[in-house]
Order: sequence, then C-alpha cells, then structure tokens
Amino acid sequence: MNALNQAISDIGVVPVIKLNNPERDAAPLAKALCEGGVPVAEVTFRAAGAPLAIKAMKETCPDMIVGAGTVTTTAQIDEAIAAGAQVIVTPGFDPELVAYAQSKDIAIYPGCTTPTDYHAALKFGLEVLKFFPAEQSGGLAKIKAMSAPFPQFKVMPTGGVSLKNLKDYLSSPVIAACGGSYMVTADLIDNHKWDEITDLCKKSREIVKEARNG
Ligand SMILES: O=C(O)C(=O)C[C@H](O)[C@H](O)COP(=O)(O)O
Repeated sequence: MNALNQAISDIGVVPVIKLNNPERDAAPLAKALCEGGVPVAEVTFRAAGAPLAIKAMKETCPDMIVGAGTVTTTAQIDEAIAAGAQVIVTPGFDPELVAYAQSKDIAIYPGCTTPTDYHAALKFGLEVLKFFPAEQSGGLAKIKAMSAPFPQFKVMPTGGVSLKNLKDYLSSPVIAACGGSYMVTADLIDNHKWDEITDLCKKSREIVKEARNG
C-alpha cells in the first residue's frame, strides 16, 4: 500500500463526521480524535460547511489525515482539495469522479459492494475501496467472498460498524480500516462530549491492536 493508505490502515478506524456547526465544533473535535489516538476523519459533504470543517481540522491538528466524504461531484472534489483534504470518499462507484480525483493527484476510496463495482475499480489501479453500506450489503462474509476473485483490493467497510463488530472486521487481512459514526454521533458532537469521543477512540484503538495481534 502507498504511504497514505498505510497510515490510515495503521490507525484502523475512520470516524465519519457530520458537522452542522464547523466554526464551533471542528477544532475541539479534531483535538478529541487526536487525543484518542485516531488522527483521521472522513468529513461528510452532507453538511454544507464540510470544506470549512476540513480546513479547521487540518489547522488544529496539521498531522491529522482529513478526508472528504459523501462526495458526488467534481466541484466537491475541487472544494475538498482547496480545503486541504487528502482523500476523497464517495458512496458509490462513479468512474468520472475516480478519474477526476486521480487527475488531481488526490487519493479516492469509491464505494463498491458488487463484483461489477470491483471490476470497474480494477481499471483505475486503486488499492482501497470503501465497502458501503457494509453491514446492509452482507458484511464481512461478503467482503471475504469478494476478495477471492479480487485479491488486489483492501476495503474500508462503513455502515453498521460499531464497537461490537469492529474486532471481527479488523481480524480479516482484507480490511484496511473500518469507517463509522459510532464514535462521533450527533449527540456526542452537539453536546460537546469531547472526553467521551476521546474515550471511544481509545477503545477503538485497543480493539484495532487486539484484532491485529491475535
Ligand atoms: O455519508 C456517507 O458517505 C456515509 O458514509 C454514510 C454514513 O455516514 C455511514 O453509513 C456511516 O454509517 P454508520 O457508522 O452506520 O452511521
């Protein structure tokens, strides 16, 4: 894997973040994640202020890897790059977006869950795919079945990941990292429960280590 993919994989979990008030919440949230040993985030463009949030998180924690999520247009890729994002994440596989991201030299994890998606991804030399929505699409059993014909891909399952199933996912060598909102829920963010977020990050990191060491 390239250095960025390896760094994300080493962390093992990627919080999926939706910020309604990035001016207020992006900086303390970035600190909470980094303190918890999870210096990475996928900031969803479902919230209008996503570029602002990406910029604020990078300014607060310059070493943090910040990605843009729910990206569905090339204009959003431009906005994400301008804000300092290092990786683009899309819900589905759109070859136009993959080609555009690659032409701009930014990593992209497109959403893929079917053999047809994986075939399409092969043409772009990608190393990591987002497997979305993970649990609803068949979870780890499907991910393992897909890796037989497509061993070149690692995946980032997102959707339905929690502290309960994290270890199962991470125990498989096909998993680059797991994405999820469980450690950064709307309740935790809106009520400024930064310590609780840090704690959930620490617990997740413990599980990453357990899963990979045994
Ligand atoms: O916005 C996106 O592109 C997404 O990734 C959608 C959701 O945020 C994930 O499905 C997270 O799923 P949960 O961890 O189950 O909440």
